[in-house]
Amino acid sequence: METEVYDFRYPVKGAYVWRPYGVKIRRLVESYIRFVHDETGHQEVLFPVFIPYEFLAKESEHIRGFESEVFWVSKGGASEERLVLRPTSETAMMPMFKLWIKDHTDLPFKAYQIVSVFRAETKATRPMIRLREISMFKEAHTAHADREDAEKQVREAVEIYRKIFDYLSVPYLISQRPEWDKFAGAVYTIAFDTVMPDGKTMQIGTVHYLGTNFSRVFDVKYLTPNGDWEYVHTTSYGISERVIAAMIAIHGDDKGLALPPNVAPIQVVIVPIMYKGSEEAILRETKAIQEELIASSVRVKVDDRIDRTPGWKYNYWEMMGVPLRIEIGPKDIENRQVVLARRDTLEKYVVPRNELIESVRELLRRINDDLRESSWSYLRSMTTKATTIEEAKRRLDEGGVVEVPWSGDNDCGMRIQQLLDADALGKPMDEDATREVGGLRDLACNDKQANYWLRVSRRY
Ligand SMILES: Nc1ncnc2c1ncn2[C@@H]1O[C@H](COS(=O)(=O)NC(=O)[C@@H](N)CS)[C@@H](O)[C@H]1O
Repeated sequence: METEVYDFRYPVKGAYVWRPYGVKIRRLVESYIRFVHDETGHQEVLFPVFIPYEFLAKESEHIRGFESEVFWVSKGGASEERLVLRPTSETAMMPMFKLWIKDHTDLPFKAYQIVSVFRAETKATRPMIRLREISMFKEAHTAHADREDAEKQVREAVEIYRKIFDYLSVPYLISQRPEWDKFAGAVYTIAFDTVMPDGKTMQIGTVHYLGTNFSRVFDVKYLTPNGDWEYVHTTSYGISERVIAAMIAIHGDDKGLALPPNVAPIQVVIVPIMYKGSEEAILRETKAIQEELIASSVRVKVDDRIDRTPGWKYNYWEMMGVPLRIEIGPKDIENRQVVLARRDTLEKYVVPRNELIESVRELLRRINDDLRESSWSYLRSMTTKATTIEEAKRRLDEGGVVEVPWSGDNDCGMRIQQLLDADALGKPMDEDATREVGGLRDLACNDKQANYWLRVSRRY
C-alpha cells in the first residue's frame, strides 16, 4: 500500500506493520474511541495477554467457539504452564471482576481496553480485515445488576458504535445475528455491517448480551440491597482496525486515499507555487497561512520541496488522502485570495484571503458530511428486498444485502443460506424487521408464514 499506512511484507501470516502515517490515523481513531467510552462512564484497563487454559475453557460455548482459533504459549523458559494468547478477554476479566465486585453499589462496572488479541483464523487472512494479530482491538466488558440494566448497556453500546462510525463517515446496517451465528457464549449478538466497494459485507463491530453465562461459571456475584447474592449480568462489545479498513476502502478512489478530516493526520496541505522573483513573497504568505491554520487547530503541512513540481505534489497529497489543498501563487497574493482544492470532489474554490480560516473550517466539516452522505446513499442502494429465490440470487450476484421473508425458524434460516449460497446477517435492528412482511411465505420453508425480513449477503 504505497500510501505509507501499512506494510504487508512482514513475514508472519495475518500480522502486518503499521507505518508512521498509518499510526497517526490510528491514534486519531483511538482518541475518539476513548473519548466516547470515557464520556459514558467506561474505565480503561490493561489486562495481561496470557489466559490460563482452564479459564478459557470454563464457559462451554465460548471454548467451543474459540478452541480451534487460539494461539498457545506452549513453552515459557522451563515452565510448562498451559497458557493461551487472549482471543478476546471475557475469561481474563471475569476472575478479576469477581475480586472487584462486592455489592450493588459496585454496579454497573464498565471497563475497556485497546490491545492486541490473537486468533488463528481458519479462513484466509487479509490485511487489516482478517488478522491473526488484531492489534487495535477495542473490547469493552461490563457487569450489571440484572438483565434490564445489561440490555440498557447494550443499547448504549450500539449508540457508541453509531457515533464512532458516523465520526469516520462509515455507513452501517445494524442486525441481530441469527442464533447460529452469535458470539460464542452470548445470549444474543447485535452486529454492525457495512458494504465494501466490491459488494461484499464486512462485520465492523459487535455488541453481545452475555446474560449470566460467564458470571455463573466464574462465580461473579453481588449482594443485592435486600441481602441476597445474585450473579451479575454481563455484556461485551468490540471493534478493531477493520473500522479503518472500511473507512479507507469506502472513501478511497483510483487516486488513492480520501480521508475524512476528523481522522486525517494532515487536514490541509499548502503547496506554494514558486515563480521567479516572487519566491520571497510566496514563502512569507505560505508561512503566515500555516500559522493561522495551526492557531485554529487545523492539522496543516507545507510542502515546499524544491525538487518536486506542484503537479507532482498535487498527485502525491491526493494519494495520501489529504482532504484540502491550498495553492499559493503570485497572482493569489496580488488579488488577496487563496485557492482551495477538495480531495473528495476535486472541486476548486477561490476564497478572499481574509475569509480563509472560516472557509477551511466550513469545507472540512462539509467534506466529513459529504463523505458520510455519499457512502450512506451507496449503502442504501446496495440494500434491497426480494421475495423469490431467483430475485434474491440475482441481487446477491450484484452485491450488497438482500432482505428476504423469514419465518424466524432457525432451520429455515439455515436453509435460506444454503439456497442462496450466502450468509445470514440477521434481523434488521435499524428498521422494523416485520414491516410489510405479513402475508409473505418463508423463502425456504414456504409452508410457513414469514414474520421477519432476514438480511443475507456475501461477506468477508
Ligand atoms: N480476525 C479479525 N481481524 C480483524 N478484525 C476482527 C477479526 N475478528 C473479529 N474482528 C473484529 O472484532 C470485532 C469483535 O470481535 S467479536 O469476536 O465479534 N466479539 C468479541 O470478541 C467480543 N468479546 C466483544 S469484544 C468484530 O465485530 C470484528 O469487527
